[in-house]
Amino acid sequence: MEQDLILDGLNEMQRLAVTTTEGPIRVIAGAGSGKTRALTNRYAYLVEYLGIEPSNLLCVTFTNKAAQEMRRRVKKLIGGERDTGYISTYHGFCVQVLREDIHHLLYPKNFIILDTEDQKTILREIYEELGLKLNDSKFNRNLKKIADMKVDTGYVEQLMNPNEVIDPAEIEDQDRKILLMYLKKQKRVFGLDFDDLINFTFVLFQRYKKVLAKWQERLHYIQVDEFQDSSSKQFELVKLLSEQHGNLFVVGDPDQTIYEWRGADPKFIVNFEQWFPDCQTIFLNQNYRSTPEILSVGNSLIQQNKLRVEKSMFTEHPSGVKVVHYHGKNEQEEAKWIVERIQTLVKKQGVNYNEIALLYRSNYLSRFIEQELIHSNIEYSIFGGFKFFERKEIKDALAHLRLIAFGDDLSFLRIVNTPKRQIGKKRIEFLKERAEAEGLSLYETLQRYVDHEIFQRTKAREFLEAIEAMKLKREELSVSDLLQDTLQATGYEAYIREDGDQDRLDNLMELQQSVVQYERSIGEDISLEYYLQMLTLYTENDREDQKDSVKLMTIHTAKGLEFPYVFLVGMTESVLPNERSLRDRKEHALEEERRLAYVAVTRAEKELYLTESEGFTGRGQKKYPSRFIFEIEEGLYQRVGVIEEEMEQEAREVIRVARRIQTNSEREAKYEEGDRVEHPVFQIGTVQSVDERKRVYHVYFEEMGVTRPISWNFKKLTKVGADRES
Ligand SMILES: Nc1ncnc2c1ncn2[C@@H]1O[C@H](COP(=O)(O)OP(=O)(O)OP(=O)(O)O)[C@@H](O)[C@H]1O
Repeated sequence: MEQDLILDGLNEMQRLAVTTTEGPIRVIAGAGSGKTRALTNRYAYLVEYLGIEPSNLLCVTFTNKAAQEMRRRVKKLIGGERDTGYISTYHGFCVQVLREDIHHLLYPKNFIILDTEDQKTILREIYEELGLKLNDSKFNRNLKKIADMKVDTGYVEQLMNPNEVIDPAEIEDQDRKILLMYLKKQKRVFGLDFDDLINFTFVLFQRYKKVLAKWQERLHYIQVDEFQDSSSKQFELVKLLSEQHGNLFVVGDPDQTIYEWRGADPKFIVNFEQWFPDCQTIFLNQNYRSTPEILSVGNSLIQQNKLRVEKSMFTEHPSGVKVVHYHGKNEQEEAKWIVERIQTLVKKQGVNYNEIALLYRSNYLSRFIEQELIHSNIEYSIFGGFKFFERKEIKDALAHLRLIAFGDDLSFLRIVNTPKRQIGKKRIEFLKERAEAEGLSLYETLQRYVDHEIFQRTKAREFLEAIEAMKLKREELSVSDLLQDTLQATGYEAYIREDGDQDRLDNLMELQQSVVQYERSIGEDISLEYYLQMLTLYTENDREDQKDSVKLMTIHTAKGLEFPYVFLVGMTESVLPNERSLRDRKEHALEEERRLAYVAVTRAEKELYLTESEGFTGRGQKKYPSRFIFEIEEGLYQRVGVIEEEMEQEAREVIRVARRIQTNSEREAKYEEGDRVEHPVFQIGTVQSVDERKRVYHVYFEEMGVTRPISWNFKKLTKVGADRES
């Protein structure tokens, strides 16, 4: 019999998922259970077995990359010439809707899409116009506020109004003023940011029922991948679109929800039947990816989560090798061990470099490994980010040191106006002309002409003074101290701090830490020139885009991917789980961090290594093994390296204290909507809503006439009349 590409090779449950086409269907699919295969084959099934046109099928994926991959696989099954237009992300789909119908909202069809960098550019302009210093309110915080204010779609009506947005000049409240100025500016360029794409689509559908009916009519079948990471708006959107034909098929794994921090809500998959009482549920429990050893480690870890749907994954794969936990005495040891292990895999087991992936919680963690990989001549590629020494803030920071050591023009140009010192194009031209004529470097030229009128009202003198002061100090300071002092003296560190981008600040700290470590490893003071030369060699050695290279990426980037050999590195308490997330979002965050660890573990097919080491973090805290390591059932992994008794005790104590602090914070809301409460400063108010995710009450305070978010943990918020009641 002829082979059936679509149905052969599926297991029973996958086949059920593929061939159940009508009505609402939920598939709860564990890691590595062939979700992607089920989705692609179902799409092909609808086209080939039911004769549905791809133009009547919407298939929503989580990333553009996933959409591309799905398209590729679908084309393999249904033939390359077929159109697969509506395989896209939520945002991508909204763009398609808007390109066709946005004119109803009085916007041109060739509107532009604003990415985060564009948003920041708009904000910068606003800051300048308002005469605000960047540190008055930080960028990211502002972007977040703008996003928060856009939760409600009311502003879209304002944007559509030809009489323009309300005049920001009339507004007192600064945040609101910034928002309105932002709206005005984006309207001027007909720009839509990511939040707008979905909001405009909603408003379009709400106001123009005919347009909605057209799209509902068009989309006979809707499939959604990674449904556990859908936000409420995204859920509403597919729900709305499926109202006409009722064929909504969603696939997800609640244990892999890793985007709660940006609005994902697993309740839509967990409680799907609440919205679709007649839905069918299919479980995919068989894991095709990993060895039983790796799967057991994953299961053991994720079982610690309380907020989950119990499902036990199994595999028919033959037994493999035990999972390894490596504990090193310091970061270099950890990096060395990983690299040695990689070399053994390649040389003794015939593994290719590109079968190996190194995963970590945050971007900056790649640095210590990168250095060792370069040192050992192992090619590597970083996915979804820059290589450490290629990041802007790192290049800027090092340019300071280069300028001190060599006074070269390149370094000078890189930093002379960062942070802003009013030394823009015109003044640089001036310097270049003089430098050329007088045979000087740009730095020397600036020294010579700093009193010229063209440099009045600039910060040229302060800049020169800072660099000169550092030149004087360079003999007596170590390179690490020199770096630190320089970044402070020139204001570069403050500039990064004020920009509010925590990743960049973390990277700077990581750089400082890496110099300290380098000095320690050499065991003597090194000269500035020596250090810079060492770095140049490192980076020159470093070639891009090698096919057979080890892959480095964050866990978030690794989602949905699989690799034969996985190293989950930097498994240190406060890194994974990430301390900052825990502080902000408490218990919810801990479970999300655990899910992240679970996602990482379940990427591995054949061998899995969990590594961490002692020492200090970039913030100067002592490092301990992650609590997640202690949570994995003993016996499921083998330990290499020794955790001293004392270290283990301390680690357990640190974890215990962290846990206590966490559980002391409020787990449940004390008040509900309508409760009358009293605040020591804002006085009497009424709870208007309870935000479970952010763990705040929105309270309307009568005297002030405003609504403020008040934390669940705030002990001084009391119920009005509580004394009398008790
Ligand atoms: N019926 C099957 N028979 C053999 N191999 C399968 C089958 N279904 C899936 N696989 C293989 O199992 C692996 C995991 O599949 P897939 O990537 O679709 O899983 P997933 O559910 O999307 O995983 P995750 O959610 O962890 O990212 C793939 O290598 C896939 O080819």
